[in-house]
Amino acid sequence: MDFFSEVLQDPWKIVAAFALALLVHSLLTFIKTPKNAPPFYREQPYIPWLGSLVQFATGPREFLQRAAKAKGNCFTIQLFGQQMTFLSGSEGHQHFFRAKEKSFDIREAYAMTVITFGPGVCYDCPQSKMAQQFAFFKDGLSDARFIEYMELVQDEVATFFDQEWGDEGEADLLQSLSDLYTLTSSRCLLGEEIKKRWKSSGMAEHYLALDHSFVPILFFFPSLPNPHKNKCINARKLFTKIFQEVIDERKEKMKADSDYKPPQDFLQVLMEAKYRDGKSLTITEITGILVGILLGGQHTSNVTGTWLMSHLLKEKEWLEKVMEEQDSIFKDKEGKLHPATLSFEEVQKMPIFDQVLSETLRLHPPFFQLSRAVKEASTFGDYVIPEGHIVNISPGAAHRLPELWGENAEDFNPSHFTAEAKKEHKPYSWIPFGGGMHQCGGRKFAWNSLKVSLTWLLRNYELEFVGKGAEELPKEDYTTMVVAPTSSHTRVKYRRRKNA
Ligand code: HEM
Repeated sequence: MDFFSEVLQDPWKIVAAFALALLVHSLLTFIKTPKNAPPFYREQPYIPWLGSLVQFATGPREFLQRAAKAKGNCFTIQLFGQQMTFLSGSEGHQHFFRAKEKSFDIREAYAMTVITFGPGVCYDCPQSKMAQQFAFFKDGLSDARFIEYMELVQDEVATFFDQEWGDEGEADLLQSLSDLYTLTSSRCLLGEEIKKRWKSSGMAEHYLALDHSFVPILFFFPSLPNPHKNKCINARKLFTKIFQEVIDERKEKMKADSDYKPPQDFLQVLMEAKYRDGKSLTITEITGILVGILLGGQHTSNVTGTWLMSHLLKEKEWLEKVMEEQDSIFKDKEGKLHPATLSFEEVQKMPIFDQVLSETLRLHPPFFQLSRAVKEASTFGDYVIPEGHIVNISPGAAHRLPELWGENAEDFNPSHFTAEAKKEHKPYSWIPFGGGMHQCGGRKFAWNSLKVSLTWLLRNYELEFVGKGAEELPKEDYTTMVVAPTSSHTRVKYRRRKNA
């Protein structure tokens, strides 16, 4: 009988083998940790190898804030045997965002995304190819492009609420916004032809498989089998087939009719894009990138919209200010609200709404934590962050630090973002969209579409939250890909405004 068969026959031997493995792991970690490594933070109960999992899983923000209070702006915790170093505060964030890719590697930290986006896309590319792919976003998601998208977004918003909500009723706001932003993104980014086929071709159903494929444990063990892998492969096969059909149709039309102007959507941007060596993107790359932006934009936007409404409808002082601003911009001479399409310039004239949106993203940044794999030891102040650590920053925890946001950092106060107040912000203190070379490529698209859709909703409907806990603000749900408001707190009752 070999050693392993013998061990498996006796439960005590299994326990002993496990204890031995933990001891070896702890010893190796101790030996590998240099003297000037960041201070280690732990609380009881501390479970070997799992480390601070209990505290982190049950209240990550509070846990990181306690750690920062005890150890300062650079400390290490352990999760699943992995040393996780957190940097916080203005200097900590600067160090994180300004590091070179060869020191702090985003690709290894987000290796799990290959299941969803497919091979050879975004984080599954050599560094220079990844940078070129992300540069395509800059063109496709810029303000200049959004001017083209304005009419499409507003048309989708009005049609969606007419068809799905009607004049009065009840709905789950989080779900409604999620459905809405899939429609606006698919119309502007994937194009009209895809949007038409979205449900009938089965894309909508397969999209759900891609959406469910982010399993948090795979962040630590990207090589573990992902139960959604086959569904994702099938979904991408279908998406690839349909994107190819649409691309061929557009090319045919261009050949047949020299006056034909293809739609100016993100699909077209990718069809025309070229790498530095002159090569076009493959259909697999186009598919993966489009899936990536659809997923990247949808949940981040719907949770932001729901948090914003939760604050406004419960803290009426700011709702009144927002409505006054809307009235001053959009009411016509008869006192009726401007009903039709707004221009891009009009949407830029909403300083109060901008403040409310910025404050919502301060208190509820959708991505709780951003991570990189340390490939080269990196000196921060008196410490050296060793190779092999995962280095992180947490917008979710940092945005409530009194040192950055004052003693009342926990309160909803959009005055944090008046033009005057912004001058006092420390560098990299407001980081819902990240920073540095990987700053969110879709931030302008997200900002504009949130403004267009949420102000439209406020101008056209009276809303109130209903159900158990309707009076309170939702709690944070950390089990989803982005930090969502707890679904028990997202039901609203609505009635169309008389003057709308
Ligand atoms: C409120 C909405 C959004 C928030 C808060 C948000 C936040 C973020 C953050 C924090 C990152 C950086 C991740 C890191 O450094 O590890 C990021 C990256 C990115 N986001 Fe967003 N995002 C939003 C909406 C969108 C939308 C609508 C799109 C596309 C239509 C998008 C596309 C991207 C892309 C392409 C990247 C990767 C950039 C890179 O790595 O170079 N995002 N986003």
